[in-house]
This record gives sequence, structure tokens and C-alpha cells, in this order.
Amino acid sequence: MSEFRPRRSVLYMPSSNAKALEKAKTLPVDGVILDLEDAVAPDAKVDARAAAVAAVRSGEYGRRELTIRVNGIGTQWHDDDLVAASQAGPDAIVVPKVNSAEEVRGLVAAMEAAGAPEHTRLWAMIETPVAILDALAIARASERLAVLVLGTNDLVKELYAEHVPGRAPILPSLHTALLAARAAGIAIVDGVYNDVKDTDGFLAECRQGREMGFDGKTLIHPGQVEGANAAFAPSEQAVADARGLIQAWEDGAGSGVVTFNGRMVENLHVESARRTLDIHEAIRALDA
Ligand SMILES: CC(C)(COP(=O)(O)OP(=O)(O)OC[C@H]1O[C@@H](n2cnc3c(N)ncnc32)[C@H](O)[C@@H]1OP(=O)(O)O)[C@@H](O)C(=O)NCCC(=O)NCCSC(=O)C[C@H](O)C(=O)O
Ligand SMILES: [Mg+2]
Repeated sequence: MSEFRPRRSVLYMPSSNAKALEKAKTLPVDGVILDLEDAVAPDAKVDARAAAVAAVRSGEYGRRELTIRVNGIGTQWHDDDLVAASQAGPDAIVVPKVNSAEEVRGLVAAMEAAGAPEHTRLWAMIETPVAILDALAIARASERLAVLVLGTNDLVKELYAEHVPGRAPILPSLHTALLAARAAGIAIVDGVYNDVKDTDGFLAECRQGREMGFDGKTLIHPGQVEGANAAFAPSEQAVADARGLIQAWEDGAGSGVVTFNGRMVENLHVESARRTLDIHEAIRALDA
């Protein structure tokens, strides 16, 4: 069994929304973010925290990677959120607006002091200009940091940019975060698509994210799950091509370069093909 963990579809839901917490148990998502930050009104924060902890403790989310997004560092809720989430022991704690490697180390220290179990990882949200400029240091700051999560709404806001099809205004930021994650050897998931009724726009953005190298996409509505799962999984054709390419390589053992479907194949292409098959197998294992 490969160690690759699929994160094609990672669905946010307000932890204050009992119906959404219930619905998530039935959805074929790879991950769930129980949100305490932007989706929860100030007067609902404390109850939402208790609901997120109860959801984690329920054990009712099956194979889905279960995470809690706490309120940001420096807010009045952050410390209590972090302690409660650490003690609940989800798969990860998602922290918004992480701005430096020092903050990552401080978060990890606080999680450990609060008794977070070993399996509870940190996911850092990259959603400010300073985080983009310090992305590599953030990504490398701790072994406990497993995933970078793009916060494209905050990023667009902070840049005084606009949401446009193709995302040209934020492409340099997306690429910088991707470079940092890959250099650090950790996963990275793309930001959300706000128009839950615009399926074509959403699918185009999924395709773009996949082509850029993202592992998956954060989502805000159940209607986005299927499209993300398909976009971030290798297609049947990609799996067949990966198998064929590896076979061609093995048939030409020792030659250093062969061709498959008329194209040059070197060792690096074989590594990519093996990664494709690892992802495919990990998805099959999840769905089994
Ligand atoms: C966007 C929504 C407010 C729309 O909600 P609603 O009008 O209720 O949608 P529907 O009527 O179409 O819902 C159909 C059913 O699906 C359930 N539902 C809806 N959304 C979710 C969800 N996210 N998770 C689970 N289940 C969900 C409804 O309850 C209906 O169920 P049923 O009646 O039983 O069929 C809403 O979708 C929503 O609140 N989405 C999440 C918003 C959120 O979490 N935002 C914060 C994260 S985004 C962000 O901040 C990213 C980052 O920080 C950045 O800067 O970009
Ligand atoms: Mg945000």
C-alpha cells in the first residue's frame, strides 16, 4: 500500500452548521475542514468549537481526513481553539493566515503542549503576501507540517486584485506556493471556487489546478466534490499510458532511453509514471 494520501477534494463546512456536519459523513470527499474561522459568526464561535470537537470524537467520518480550522493567531479564540482541537486529535489542525516559519514552530509547540497526538498534523494556510514571499521557509519549518492550503479569497483581497477566469492576477502567488511545497516535499491544495452554481467555471479551475501541480482543491459545496475527485485523479488513459510506459522501459532494460507511443522515455518519465500509478492505487484503496 502506497503512503500517498489522496486530497482531491477537501470540503469546508461551518462547524456551526449541524446539517452540513451530518451531510459530510455521506459525501465521497477525501477530506473535511470543520471551520471555526470565516464561516462562523463571532457569537457562534464557542458552540462551533464544541461541535467540531464532538464531530472528531464521534468517529463517524470514516476514511475521510478530518481536520479543524481554528481561528487565526492573535484572535481572541485562537488559543482555546488550538487547545480544544489538539485534545480532540483530528488528522490535522488547519491554521489560517500563517505568515512565517516562526509562527509554524510556535503552533507546533502549542499543539504539543496541549497534548496533540502524534497523528495530528499541521496544515498551514497561505493567504497573505508575506506568506507567499516566505512560503519556502514556512513549508520547511516543521516535520509536523503536512500540507499548504491556498486561501485565494484572502489573497485576492490582500493584493487588491480581482477574481477573474484563469486567475492571472494570482498565478505568480500560486506558483510560488507550489514551488515551496514541492521543494519541501509536502502536499498542497488549491483555493476554493466561490460560485457554487458555475459548474463550467469550477471544472476549468480544477483542471488548471491539476495542470499546475496541486494535489487537490478545497471546496465549499457538495456539488463540487465529484468534479474535483475526477479532475485530481489520473484518468483511465493516464493509468494505461503509465503502465505502458513502464513496460516499455522494462522491455528496453539497460538502454537508458526508449520510446513509448513515439515519445522519448527516460528514467524521469518512469518516475512520473510510477507516481501516477501510486496515486491511482491510493484512490482505489480509499474507494474500496
Ligand atoms: C455556500 C453555502 C452557504 C450554500 O449553502 P446552501 O444554500 O445551504 O446550499 P444548498 O441548499 O445547495 O445545500 C444542499 C445540501 O448540501 C448541504 N451543504 C451545503 N454546503 C455544505 C458544505 N459546505 N458541507 C456539507 N454540506 C453542505 C446543505 O446543508 C444541504 O443539505 P441537505 O438539505 O441535507 O441536502 C454553503 O455551501 C456553505 O456554507 N459552504 C461552506 C462555506 C465555508 O465553509 N466557508 C469558509 C471556507 S472558504 C474560505 O474561507 C477559504 C479561504 O480562507 C480563503 O481565503 O479563500
Ligand atoms: Mg481565508
